[in-house]
Amino acid sequence: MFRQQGGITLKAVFIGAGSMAEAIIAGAITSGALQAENTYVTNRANNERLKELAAQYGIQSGYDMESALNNADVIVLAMKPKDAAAGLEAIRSYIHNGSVIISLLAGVGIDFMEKAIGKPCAIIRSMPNTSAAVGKSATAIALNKHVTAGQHKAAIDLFTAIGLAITVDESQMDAVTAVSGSGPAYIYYVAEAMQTSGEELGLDHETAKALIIQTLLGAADMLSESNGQAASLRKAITSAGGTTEAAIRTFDEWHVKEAIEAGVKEAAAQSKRLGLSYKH
Ligand SMILES: NC(=O)C1=CN([C@@H]2O[C@H](COP(=O)(O)OP(=O)(O)OC[C@H]3O[C@@H](n4cnc5c(N)ncnc54)[C@H](O)[C@@H]3O)[C@@H](O)[C@H]2O)C=CC1
Ligand SMILES: O=C(O)[C@@H]1CCC=N1
Repeated sequence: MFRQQGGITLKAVFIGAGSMAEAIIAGAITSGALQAENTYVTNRANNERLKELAAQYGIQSGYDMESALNNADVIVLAMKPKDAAAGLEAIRSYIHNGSVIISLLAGVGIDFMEKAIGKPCAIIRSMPNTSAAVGKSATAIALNKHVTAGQHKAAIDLFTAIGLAITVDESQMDAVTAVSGSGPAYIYYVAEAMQTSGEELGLDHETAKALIIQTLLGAADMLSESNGQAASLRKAITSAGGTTEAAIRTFDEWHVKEAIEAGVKEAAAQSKRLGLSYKH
């Protein structure tokens, strides 16, 4: 049975103890989506890392797969995609009627996981992003047909503990990966360019950095409060003959918008290509 919160506790096991597992563990324990005493984490070989996570979050850790996986309600695949086959093999015999696999593995399709498990099994494929570390991930999830309403809700609760969670069809995962999986890197790319030009214009490193961070935070809040009206927010800053107009005109001359659009589409194409290596 998949047990709901509010009195009854979910047993959750994280296979893999990297940064993405830690972000979800931290968010889920703090929000109460998971309880520390019923949350387990294991990895391939680094016991020091497991001890560190156990001490920090009060969770269980170690290499006794039997006690971790036996009767687990939620099994989170948090290894790198290249280790997917080994991870699925390790959990295969512990899958039962009420368990759900939540995969964080970029590019690994539900079909690949279903075939590796080899029997009907609820699977949720997710694409979080690294802002999970500060509780601000934008996560998309896709469900296979065996996922129950209760399991869906528990996954939404888990990912809501680290930010925003949206359910999509699996066919949209390449687009999601290109937009929000890789997305933070695009913003950092812009921040790098603003930092470099700010310093070249004579600002000291710390001043430029502080101004850029606050500018990004403020712009994100404005975008959120205006319900995503990016174009009109931009036009409101762009006075005729002014500085913003000069910058945007230069960006347009360099085809920056088209370059970003091409980059996002190439990320989706790469996601699709990577996914092909995880097809049976
Ligand atoms: N970093 C990112 O921006 C995003 C990452 N992801 C996905 O999250 C997953 C984890 O990423 P990170 O935390 O950055 O990885 P990481 O490399 O930091 O951690 C991977 C962990 O898996 C463990 N592991 C590997 N094979 C194992 C096995 N057979 N059994 C048990 N443990 C095993 C390793 O010991 C390590 O603890 C990846 O699949 C990645 O595609 C998803 C969205 C965004
Ligand atoms: O670059 C990558 O392949 C992964 C997927 C999403 C973010 N990082």
